[in-house]
Amino acid sequence: MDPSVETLLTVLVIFCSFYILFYISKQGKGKGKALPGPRPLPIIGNLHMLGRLPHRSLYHLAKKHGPIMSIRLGSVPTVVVSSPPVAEMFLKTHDVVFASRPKVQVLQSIYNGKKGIAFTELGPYWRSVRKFCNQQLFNASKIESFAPSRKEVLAHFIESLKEAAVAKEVVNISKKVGDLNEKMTLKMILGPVKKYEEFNLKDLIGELTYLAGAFNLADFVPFLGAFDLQGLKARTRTLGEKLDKALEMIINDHQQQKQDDFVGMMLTELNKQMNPDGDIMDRNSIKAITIDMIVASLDTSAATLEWALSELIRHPSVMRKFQQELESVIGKRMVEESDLPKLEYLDMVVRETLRLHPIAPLLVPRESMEDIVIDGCYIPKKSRVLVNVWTIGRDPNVWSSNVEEFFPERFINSNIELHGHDFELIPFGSGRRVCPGKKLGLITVKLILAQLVHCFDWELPSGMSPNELDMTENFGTSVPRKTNLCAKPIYRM
Ligand code: HEM
Repeated sequence: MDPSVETLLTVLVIFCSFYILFYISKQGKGKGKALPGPRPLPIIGNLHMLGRLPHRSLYHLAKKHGPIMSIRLGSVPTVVVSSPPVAEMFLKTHDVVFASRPKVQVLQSIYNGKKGIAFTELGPYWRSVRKFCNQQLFNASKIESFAPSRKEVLAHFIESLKEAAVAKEVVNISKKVGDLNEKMTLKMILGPVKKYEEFNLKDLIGELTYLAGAFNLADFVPFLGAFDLQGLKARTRTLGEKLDKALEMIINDHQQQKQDDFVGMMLTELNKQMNPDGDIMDRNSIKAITIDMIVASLDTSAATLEWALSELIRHPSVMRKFQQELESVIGKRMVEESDLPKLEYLDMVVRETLRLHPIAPLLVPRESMEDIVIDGCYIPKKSRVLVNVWTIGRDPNVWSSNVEEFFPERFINSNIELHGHDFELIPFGSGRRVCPGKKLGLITVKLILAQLVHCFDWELPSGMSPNELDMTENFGTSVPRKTNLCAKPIYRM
């Protein structure tokens, strides 16, 4: 949470101090026992307890109050889930009750927050869009059809790193990997993006990612919405207009010349009825879904890659073992996507990275659709649900005492996989809202990581030793490194 938000919170606490000191909800009295949790303050509830890295603060609170805990974020009753069995109860047993999303105030000025997929409430529209995305955009053959384009972009990237290696340059890996992932992903979603440079799409997306992840007090203290104290609503409105212009041009281009990227696929459905409830795939749907895809795909894969490479640099013996696997399975050539299933150690490295560094440590917030009693405890309708996968990845009952250690070997003979059915490891979520881009994200992460490690050794700048590498996190729509990862590539092929 940034300092201005903390100041606002402090002012609010003082301003509201004449309210009753301790506010205890009467809601649901008699329907079940209350969930354990820290006592909320009037108006702000437990917001002041979240700190700058809410997943870590909630981890400590769960240690005290247990794996199913109630907090109040402003006026929003919130349940925090922190163990695999409880996650299974919410995301599998009662998934249908918890598969909606809460309204995010700033996103209301982008197609009313209703036309996309990631933040859209559960209902016939979301179901139809999701079905279309699963069947048409994320099917295996569609993803594979973009393999040659990924290969081409990656080859250029490796060439540029080779030049940096010859010049003995320190490379900003975070930035380079971010740009590479962006090129790969945008080509698949929008087609050739060079044409749209006049709109500075990169900056627009950066601004959107910032706004979507910003901590907006009005989401939790609704009467503040009208004042827009943080200016986020106004910023999103301006951004929405710019994005709309860019997307209009992208759609027009696609209408003039047929393309088989995501936008092109969606246009084949333009103005068609999607379901018996009369929902139509109109231009705004296509624009909103496109925006969601871009936001959901860019930071996620890039942040996972920078964490993976950071851990490998910090653990030279793991790096060496991974390089040995690449030498024996691949030899001297480039890694191809078809090689990925043969790289077992790579798979363990990625699972271990996502266990320790889930880039959406609280998943994307869910909202309950009805009152429900779970484990004898009453959870009112419209409660927010945060699944703390960061805490679940550190559960000593599952991962033994070395939970904080980066140790890919823990997955040898383990049947804990990333598909969303093993609740010990759910960095892509689970149930109806599970990440539809999981397969694509994993291919991107594995392919780039394998290539970076196969072609280069990595040396930290200024004689820094591996254990001195800063691993501080930054909290937003995703949780990347706070500082850029910089290192010197040394070509080894
Ligand atoms: C390493 C890469 C990625 C990670 C770790 C990741 C993680 C997640 C998580 C945790 C969620 C929320 C799941 C839940 O609520 O249960 C999610 C949702 C989503 N992801 Fe991903 N994601 C990744 C890559 C991608 C990519 C590449 C795309 C698309 C091109 C994508 C598209 C989406 C969409 C559209 C949603 C919203 C789904 C819905 O609400 O129905 N993701 N992702």
